[in-house]
Amino acid sequence: VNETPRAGRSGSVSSPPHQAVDYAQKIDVNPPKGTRDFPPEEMRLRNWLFQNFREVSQLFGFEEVDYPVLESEALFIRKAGEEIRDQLYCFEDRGNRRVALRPELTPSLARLVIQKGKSVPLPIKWFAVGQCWRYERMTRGRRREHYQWNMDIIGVPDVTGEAELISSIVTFFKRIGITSKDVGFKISSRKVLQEVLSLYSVPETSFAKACIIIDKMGKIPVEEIKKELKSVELSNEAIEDLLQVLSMKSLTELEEKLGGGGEAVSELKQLFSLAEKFGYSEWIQFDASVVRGLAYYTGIVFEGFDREGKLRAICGGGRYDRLLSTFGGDDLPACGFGFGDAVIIELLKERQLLPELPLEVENIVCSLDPDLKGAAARVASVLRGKGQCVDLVLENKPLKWVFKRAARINARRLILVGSAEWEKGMVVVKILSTGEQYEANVDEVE
Ligand SMILES: OCc1cccc(Br)n1
Repeated sequence: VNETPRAGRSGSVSSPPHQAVDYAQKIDVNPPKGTRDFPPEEMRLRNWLFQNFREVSQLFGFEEVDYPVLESEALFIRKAGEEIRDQLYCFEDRGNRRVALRPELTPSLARLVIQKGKSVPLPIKWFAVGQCWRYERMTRGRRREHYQWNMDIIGVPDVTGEAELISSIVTFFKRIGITSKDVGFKISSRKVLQEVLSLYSVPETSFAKACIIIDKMGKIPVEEIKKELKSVELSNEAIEDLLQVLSMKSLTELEEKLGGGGEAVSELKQLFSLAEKFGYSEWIQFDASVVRGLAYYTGIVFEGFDREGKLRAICGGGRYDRLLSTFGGDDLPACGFGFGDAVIIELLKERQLLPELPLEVENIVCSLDPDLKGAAARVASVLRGKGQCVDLVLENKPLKWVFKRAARINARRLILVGSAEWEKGMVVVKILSTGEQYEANVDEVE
């Protein structure tokens, strides 16, 4: 850093910037722990991924929205013991406001829906691609930020909402070469849990906490699960019954347990029937152990998983019909999902499906004479005016250097501006793949 950093505007940071740095001291050029840079090659892959997110969302008629990365901490303070709460990236700003870097997008969506009120007709179909944060001790070396694709439907009470959302994710997978042999969706409903617990006198406040505990199945010993369930006032009998139901993998088995009259079984049956109509039955399976780790889900929940079982969940979502009232709004039926940018890339690497995304610049324009720099700039502007991508050589460079750069940027054509040709208003066009070259009038280079 050659100059002492200018003091930041007062009030713009949570703590005054450090005083002038000794410019001889080298700063750490790595990004903050748990965060990533996106140099060009990584950025091309990220743009490719996000472009697919956006194109699928628009294919389904969803509108893009976004929210501040920084939100009031209150948006994320829930008392169900979620990991997302323990890892909240929160602080007090210089106005003594408790704020947080958003760990997810759904609470912001709920806030905006309440803010918009009746001015937004239902059903709302919004999508977003946004960076989300968590503050996790780096002991586990995990990242502190990722980008999440979200799609949400507000105002549709029945499972056609969830069926539509799963269809959009299947569409996304197919677009990038992932098949139902690579990935599946485990589907269940929190109403399964609710109907089991309703057989026992479990306090309403225990429901969300029990879901968060059960979401740890497979991550902590089952004895620990039982201990934590006891701590939220579930009896041993309720726990045993619950664990037995959670091991179920067939709707028939579940129906035998719960009976066919409850909402859990009927909604799941309806969803599986809709999946048949959408044409993605081979992608989904019932799995009662799926509860997801967010407290606000109230019905159908689902998660995308890799069938080889090597990776963490690829995506997840479900119904959350009572989130708005937790922020003081009027409840509206709602469902949505989150899809992170990390696991999917790991899966594509595993399956050798990463796309080739080389830098491709159509033209490289170079003057052969230092006095023709202006002429070269004009040629570049004419081509750019026609929508042609141009890398203009800005310095006086030998042709050897120009050819090397042309190869590096995969240029298709080299446009040379030489004095003899320029006097006639012409330039030399060289097709780099074949070596063919010809003279052309500047205005006619297509
Ligand atoms: O999936 C939970 C999550 C939230 C924010 C940031 C990261 Br990395 N991961």
